[in-house]
This record gives sequence, structure tokens and C-alpha cells, in this order.
Amino acid sequence: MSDFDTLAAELVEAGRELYRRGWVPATSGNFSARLDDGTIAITASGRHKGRLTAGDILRIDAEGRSLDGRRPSAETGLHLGIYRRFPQVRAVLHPHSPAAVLASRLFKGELVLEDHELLKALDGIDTHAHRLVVPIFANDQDIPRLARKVDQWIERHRRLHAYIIAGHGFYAWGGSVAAALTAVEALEFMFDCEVRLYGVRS
Ligand SMILES: CSC[C@@H](O)[C@@H](O)C(=O)COP(=O)(O)O
Ligand SMILES: [Zn+2]
Repeated sequence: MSDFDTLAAELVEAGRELYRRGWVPATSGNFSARLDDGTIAITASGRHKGRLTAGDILRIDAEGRSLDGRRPSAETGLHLGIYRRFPQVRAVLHPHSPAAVLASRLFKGELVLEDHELLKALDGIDTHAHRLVVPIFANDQDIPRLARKVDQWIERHRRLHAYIIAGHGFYAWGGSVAAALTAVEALEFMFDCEVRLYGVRS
């Protein structure tokens, strides 16, 4: 199998797993992986992400141009923004998960995750004592404008592990599709804990 075929198969499988967990309902979500040559395998727009086939993954260049004429995810610009900033990132996943959406209803501007052992599931974090700031951006149908906001946040803070889009979902990534899946699972767990804690306290 070529690199592309291998990564396409991993993205298809990721979609099944995320759908099984209830995190990409009703055609929501999008996934991508970067190849060695800098091109990107990404989900086609509008597909049901729990029922993808290899034919639903297409190839784009680093500027987001489709290399086979098909239409990539409407949110391609958000994937490209992460690849541009972080050379070590090889996969970006975007679930529409309940805890991320609920967290964005309860917390404004950012969600701080600290004293969670699962922080260590994220690339580059090796202690529960890490203080992870997950920014929460307002939802926006103008993806280039939203991508600019994310980029400005990275410019200001110099690092970013994930971000939430209010009322929408979140973006997470990693050095492989497997690492990005682990990040999604860990983050959703921590978002869920914070949402429940908020409920207990109020
Ligand atoms: C079901 S609407 C969800 C979309 O608007 C979008 O947010 C999304 O995640 C999927 O868009 P897509 O173009 O299929 O990648
Ligand atoms: Zn989305």
C-alpha cells in the first residue's frame, strides 16, 4: 500500500471509532493526515464519517487545493493552519463531541485543564501538574476568519494542543493518526469531567 492508502485506511477506521463513541454524529467532523511529501489526505466534504470508505479520502496540497478535483472538507483551512504551525503534527481530527459542546456552553474564552493524569496522553506533556489552556473560539461559518483567530492565538501563546469551537466541537492532533485519536479520547474525557464537576458545584 502507498503512504496515501495506508493513511486513508487509518482515517476511515478513525471515523468508525469516533462515530461509535458518538463524537461525529450526522456527517459532522473531518479528519486529515500529512504525508512525507507534504501533501495531505483529508475527508471529502459532507460524507458520513462513521461510514467512510477509502474513496471518501482525497489528496490536497499544502495550500488546500484538491489534487483530484473532488471537494475536501469545508473546514480544510483549520487543518492547514495546524500543519503550518507545527511541523511535527501528522494528523488532525475534528469531532463534534457532546462534552466539548457542553463545555463551550459553560466556560467562556478558555477551559483550563490541570491536575488530570490524562494530560500525559497528549504529545509533549509528561505530568499531571501541567496547566493546559484550551481556548474556546466563537463559532464562525467563515473558516478563513476562524483560522486567522486560531493562528493569532498560537502566535501569542507559542503552543497549542487543542481548541474548542463554541457550540460546534473541537480540534486535536498528534504525530500520527493513532496519537491524534489518543488526544481526542483524553481531551473528551477531561472535558466531560470538567462539565460534570461544574454541575456538582452549582
Ligand atoms: C453536519 S454539519 C457539520 C459541518 O458544518 C462541519 O462543521 C463539519 O464538521 C463537517 O464538514 P465537512 O465539510 O463534511 O468536513
Ligand atoms: Zn465541524
